[in-house]
Amino acid sequence: MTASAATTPPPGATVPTLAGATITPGDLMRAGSYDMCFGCGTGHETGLRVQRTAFDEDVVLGHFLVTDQHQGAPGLAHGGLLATAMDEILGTAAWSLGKMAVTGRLETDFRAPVPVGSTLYLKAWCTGVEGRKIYLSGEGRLGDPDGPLAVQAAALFVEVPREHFTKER
Ligand SMILES: CCCCCCCC/C=C\CCCCCCCC(=O)SCCNC(=O)CCNC(=O)[C@H](O)C(C)(C)COP(=O)(O)OP(=O)(O)OC[C@H]1O[C@@H](n2cnc3c(N)ncnc32)[C@H](O)[C@@H]1OP(=O)(O)O
Repeated sequence: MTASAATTPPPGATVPTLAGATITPGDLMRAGSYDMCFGCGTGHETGLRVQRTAFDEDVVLGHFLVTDQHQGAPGLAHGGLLATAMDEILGTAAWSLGKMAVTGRLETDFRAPVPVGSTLYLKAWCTGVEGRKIYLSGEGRLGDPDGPLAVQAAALFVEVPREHFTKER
């Protein structure tokens, strides 16, 4: 994918490994299970219900079923929802490093249409960390983890304090 300078780690950025994570997959699953999250919540009627399935070798994996609630053009997933799915899996990769972070910038390339009824297999990984800035890449593949490439994404997440999630309420 062609990522902009804003989502490309600068020289000298470190690439942390999940081995150094301060949060376990179990912790993350619990923390990341907010019922009403549009991306992953199981209580959300029309959400994507992305399932995070594995944290392997510095990559996080997930998938979701594209339903008729997710259409843009008839029979095809809306691009904005595909970007949301990428946001979800990229965010999971950032949090899996033990960093509480939010999306600062999200870039997507849509490579192939995603039909209703298909399962999109998601993958994301960290490409570098510099200070509070976490650089991530990801992809979505059709029907199988090794299936045809449908979506690519690059993102900048920014580490935030816990108060970020509470101060507006
Ligand atoms: C107790 C917690 C319970 C929570 C439970 C949840 C569990 C979940 C677990 C696990 C799964 C997670 C899955 C999540 C997936 C979804 C994620 C989302 O969709 S998040 C929502 C959308 N994003 C926002 O709403 C951010 C809104 N923006 C902001 O709040 C601020 O702008 C923020 C924090 C991003 C930055 O603001 P500043 O004031 O803190 O810091 P500044 O200085 O502006 O930025 C820091 C550095 O980043 C660069 N930067 C920031 N935004 C940039 C951008 N858009 N482009 C380029 N650079 C940017 C800046 O240039 C700066 O760089 P230099 O340090 O100067 O080198």
